[in-house]
Amino acid sequence: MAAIDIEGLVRDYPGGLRALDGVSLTVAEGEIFGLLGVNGAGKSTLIKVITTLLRPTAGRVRVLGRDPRREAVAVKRRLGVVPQENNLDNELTVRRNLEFHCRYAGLPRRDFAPRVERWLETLELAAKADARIMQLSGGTRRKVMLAKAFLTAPRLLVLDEPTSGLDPAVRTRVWRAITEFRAGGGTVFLSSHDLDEVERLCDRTAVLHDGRLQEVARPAGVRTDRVVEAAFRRAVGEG
Ligand SMILES: Nc1ncnc2c1ncn2[C@@H]1O[C@H](COP(=O)(O)OP(=O)(O)OP(=O)(O)O)[C@@H](O)[C@H]1O
Repeated sequence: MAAIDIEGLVRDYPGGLRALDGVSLTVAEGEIFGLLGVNGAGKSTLIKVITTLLRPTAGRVRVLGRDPRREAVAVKRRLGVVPQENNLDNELTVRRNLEFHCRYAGLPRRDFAPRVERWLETLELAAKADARIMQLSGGTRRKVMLAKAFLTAPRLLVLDEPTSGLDPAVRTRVWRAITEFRAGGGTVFLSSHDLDEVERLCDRTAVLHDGRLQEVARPAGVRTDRVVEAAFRRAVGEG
């Protein structure tokens, strides 16, 4: 079974804008798949469909073998997600946000503390554990969102520009966490504006342009194919 299986996906916004225009792609279990594209290309729209937040206008979508529209709760419980918008409770502390997520995912209570402590440490959040989300800087909030995504050891991580706004040291930690997650059998779907990031992390990367999937390639091979390289460079605003 593929982790993500999408065929002929169309998504229109009210007013007639076609944000996704016939997207088909398959992400195998155990793969790290990257999505590049300029601002407005449709990356977040695609991620919102995969993570159950938006309904497709047309097409077929399966996430971990389930329909995200009809089985939204089951899909959400099995995913780790870093969306572009804040998905934390601003009134609660970092630790409480993470504990609540363990409960939502249905983990046994005895697992909450060790998991929360592990991810507070991995992302250097221990000193902020008792701060409320509203007191945190933007980058620190992003780190909490990443901790929340990894926390429950999901089978699939869906990350919308996971390292945007992070300092270089934290970015390296996140890259390591993603690589280790995959080494443990997990699947990752991520969007990025950073060619360096997808070259380091991804097995395959697609370029999205005006809602259409243009090139799917192995980032390591990008520089050996001029057409693919040109599409990738345009997707990060370099072409
Ligand atoms: N709620 C909405 N209503 C109407 N149009 C929308 C809405 N959300 C997004 N769009 C439009 O859909 C298109 C795709 O937007 P989307 O956010 O998916 O792009 P993106 O590739 O994630 O961009 P970025 O890199 O800036 O995050 C854009 O033209 C955008 O203006």
